[in-house]
Amino acid sequence: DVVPRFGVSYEKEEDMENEMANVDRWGFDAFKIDHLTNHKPLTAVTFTILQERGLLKTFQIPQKTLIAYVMTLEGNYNKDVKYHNQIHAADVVQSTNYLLSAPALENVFTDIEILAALFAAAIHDVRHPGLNNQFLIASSSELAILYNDESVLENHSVAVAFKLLQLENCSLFETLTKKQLQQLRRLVIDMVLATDMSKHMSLLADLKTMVESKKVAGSGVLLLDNYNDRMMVLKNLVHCADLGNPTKPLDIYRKWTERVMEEFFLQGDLERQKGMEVSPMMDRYNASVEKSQVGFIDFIVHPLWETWADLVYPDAQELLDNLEENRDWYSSQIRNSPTPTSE
Ligand SMILES: COc1ccc(-c2ccn(CCC(=O)N3CCOCC3)n2)cc1OC1CCCC1
Ligand SMILES: [Mg+2]
Ligand SMILES: [Zn+2]
Repeated sequence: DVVPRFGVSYEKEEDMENEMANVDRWGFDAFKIDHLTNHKPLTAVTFTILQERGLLKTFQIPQKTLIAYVMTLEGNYNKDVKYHNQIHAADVVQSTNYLLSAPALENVFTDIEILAALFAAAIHDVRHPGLNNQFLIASSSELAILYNDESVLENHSVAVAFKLLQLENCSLFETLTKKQLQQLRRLVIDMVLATDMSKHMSLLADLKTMVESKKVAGSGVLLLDNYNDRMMVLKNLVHCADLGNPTKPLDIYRKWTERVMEEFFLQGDLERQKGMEVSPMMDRYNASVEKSQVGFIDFIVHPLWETWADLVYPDAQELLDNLEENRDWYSSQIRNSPTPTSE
């Protein structure tokens, strides 16, 4: 039985072709695909990218098994959560794929590592409740008790994703050898757990160390000759994709900001209602969206992306330029902030 070209059904054939033609570009618009596929952007993006990379053939994965699994996975993202939903997951898969395609990384990673990174991106926030780890811990939630306050959301997403593999006709990795599945599972767990912001500083420190001692093969590609180095680069790659919004074209970045603030403000409302202390940047009655983004870029996003851009130089220069332009735009939007005049 033939499957639809992008794995999902859609009305506007031409619009879909036009938008999906950008699937290998940094300016790809996951919001448009969400709209065109009636909220199935994760299935469309994941199917198209795995197909394009020939990974279904390499691992003998039937198309209908992939579609059944990712549709089920997508159904386990919460469409009512403003930021951590299926569109974010589709965005991170597409961004991960783009970063894996950097010339500096050509032929560096194996097929199982590439499959693991794309799968990790697809699953990394599944069943996200729109509340962060600190809230779940402070409110002694079931999940925090289950995971002993350690990377609660990230542990939950991995467990849910692997549980879904046991469903009828969703056994995505049935054709992998036992050894391949063991390797993939280890890689996926490590990459998803590394998307927890509490790991950010140590991850960045490791990346900086690698950049200082960067080993490059004759052909100019990165030389990663041991498991720990390969794992560390893959963790940082997916973490960069997860923190990619500020490096995107400004119109797309601004939509993500709107959504993350809506999600944060709803958590702040809940904290206020429950008599908890309202978290920083989550109080809708005294927030400064622009200042928060400038701080986010200066302290987290730019240090990370500057280091990544060094690692894969010059492949991420355009992304770094976007980031610096976007930072200046948000800075210029800060109310009653005179933009310094040149003279
Ligand atoms: C477009 O805006 C953002 C886009 C992404 C992030 C962001 C931070 C950390 N991650 C990685 C996942 C994580 O650990 N999170 C998820 C967000 O909440 C904190 C725990 N993602 C934050 C963003 O803005 C925040 C609101 C004002 C400044 C910061
Ligand atoms: Mg997350
Ligand atoms: Zn995420």
